[in-house]
Amino acid sequence: MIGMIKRILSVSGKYQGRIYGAMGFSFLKGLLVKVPIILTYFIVTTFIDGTLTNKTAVYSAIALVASIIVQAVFQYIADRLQSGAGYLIFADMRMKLGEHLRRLPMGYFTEGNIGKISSVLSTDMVFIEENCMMVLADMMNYLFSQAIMIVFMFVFDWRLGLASLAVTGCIVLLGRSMMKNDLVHSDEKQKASEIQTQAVLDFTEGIGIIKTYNLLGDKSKELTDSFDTNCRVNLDFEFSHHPYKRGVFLIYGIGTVLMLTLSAFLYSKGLMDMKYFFGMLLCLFDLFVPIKTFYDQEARLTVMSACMDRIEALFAEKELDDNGTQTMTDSNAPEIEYLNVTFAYDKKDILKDVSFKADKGTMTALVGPSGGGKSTIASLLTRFWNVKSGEILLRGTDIRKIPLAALMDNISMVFQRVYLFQDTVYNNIALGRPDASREEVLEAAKKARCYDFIMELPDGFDTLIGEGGASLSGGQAQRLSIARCILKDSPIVILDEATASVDADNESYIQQAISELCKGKTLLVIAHRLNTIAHADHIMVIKDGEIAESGDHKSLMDMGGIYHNMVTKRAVSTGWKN
Ligand SMILES: Nc1ncnc2c1ncn2[C@@H]1O[C@H](COP(=O)(O)OP(=O)(O)OP(=O)(O)O)[C@@H](O)[C@H]1O
Repeated sequence: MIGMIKRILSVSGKYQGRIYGAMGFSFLKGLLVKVPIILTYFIVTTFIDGTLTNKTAVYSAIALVASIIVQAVFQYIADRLQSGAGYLIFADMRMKLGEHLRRLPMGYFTEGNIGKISSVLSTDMVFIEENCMMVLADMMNYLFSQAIMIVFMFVFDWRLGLASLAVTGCIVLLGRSMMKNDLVHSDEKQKASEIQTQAVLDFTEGIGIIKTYNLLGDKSKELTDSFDTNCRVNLDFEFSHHPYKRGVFLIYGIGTVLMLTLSAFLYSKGLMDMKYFFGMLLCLFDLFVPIKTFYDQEARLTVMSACMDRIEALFAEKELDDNGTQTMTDSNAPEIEYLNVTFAYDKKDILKDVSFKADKGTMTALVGPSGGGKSTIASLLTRFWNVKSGEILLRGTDIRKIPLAALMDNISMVFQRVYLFQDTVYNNIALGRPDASREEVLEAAKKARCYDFIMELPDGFDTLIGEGGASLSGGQAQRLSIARCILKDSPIVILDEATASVDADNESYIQQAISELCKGKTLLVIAHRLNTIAHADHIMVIKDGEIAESGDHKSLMDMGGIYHNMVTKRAVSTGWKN
């Protein structure tokens, strides 16, 4: 409990004061809740003593009303302080998580962690933000109330005090076992929710493939299995929790009877005054209610703790270091230089001792068999991953010493798989350079040969694309992504040539758009169509993670090696001549 409060406080940043304030006012309200008992006790004892007067009764009534009013005021202040605090804390935390995710290496996103991220954002954080303030303030209240009840018992009779302490101790012991049990099951519960999220994402993202390959049955089964598992794990949680909860209720009941029996015994033996006996009777049915209610609420606290574990684990994922402060100033150095670069995604080396340079304004093409390592070479330039050994230099500076944002300002990438955001056409282009003027955005669209088709959309540049909006063809989407890069106007362009064929019109438009994009740039092309790179300044054949051949088109053809074979095969299959 204390641990959980500390964890929430540790993430609450500037809202800590609100939480302390809410707890303070809840505590004061908790004290005031006891005022009716104290007043009734006072009236009973003065009645027994024969000192009860009309004045005493009126004053007591006024005090009672006043305590109820102040109680309501304290509750209002506590509610004001705590309501929304969870949402404010987690709004900040989501921003921090967004920043953190941005700094994680690409590998984290390709290793099946998408379900984890989604479920942390949509399940764990939501659960805590909706529950934490209420649960924490209420639970503190219950603990204070229980302590006050025990103090009352000690005031009435030390034996009653000890007995109430013992009963509370038994409830706490059983409650702790309940918490341990719940923690294990909460962990499973959250994991099952993560698997379910991943299954839903897989199913919805892959629905096209699932339908094409007639996998609806198999994949639906995976999905329903994840629903079943989630349901079973939640039921297990409930079933394992209930015996403990009943146990707490049993001790609560037996404890109450014991306290009644003990006080009746003490009174009957003349060991306790009558007014204390009455006081005891007044408290009896409230005596162990706070601690029992505390453990009634405990399951929520435990689930919160498991949620917090997973949030902290996500924050603990190692970020790609971004401590670089250097700028690229050496204008005589090659624009890009790989020096003895070795890389492994996991343990197996994918790239071995790759070295090459590309001067400013030149075109370097990477060709070779599938799986050879072409895309990997390009991804290392953007630091999607860090090299294992060796160095990649940009204008003479190791890219790890350049701030990531500055590095990214220098590079544009045209991917095979285009991603457009659910936003307007305009905003999808403008994100290439958010401070660009409308004229610049329109100009980029014209250069990327998309202006005409955009103007034919229902709302032109303001047309929404994606879910619920207009849909674009693959070629149109590709040209839009090129417009984004043209707007960004970075000196280096990485071009992952599309393998999928588009119709002749689109192909020609895309080529025109790419030519606009590449004007005056240093180009690194992952080439799948050999006819587009015949004029490249430098062609490298990448095979098994190594540069197998290197040179220009003519020298490679003269060499009669892998490149020559690839071109010859291509010429035979397509009739292409160089
Ligand atoms: N994220 C990843 N995690 C683990 N291994 C990967 C990852 N991406 C690629 N690989 C492996 O690295 C090797 C090189 O892949 P890469 O995509 O760089 O080759 P490529 O030459 O670009 O292939 P293609 O022409 O088919 O796109 C392959 O064996 C591939 O399986």
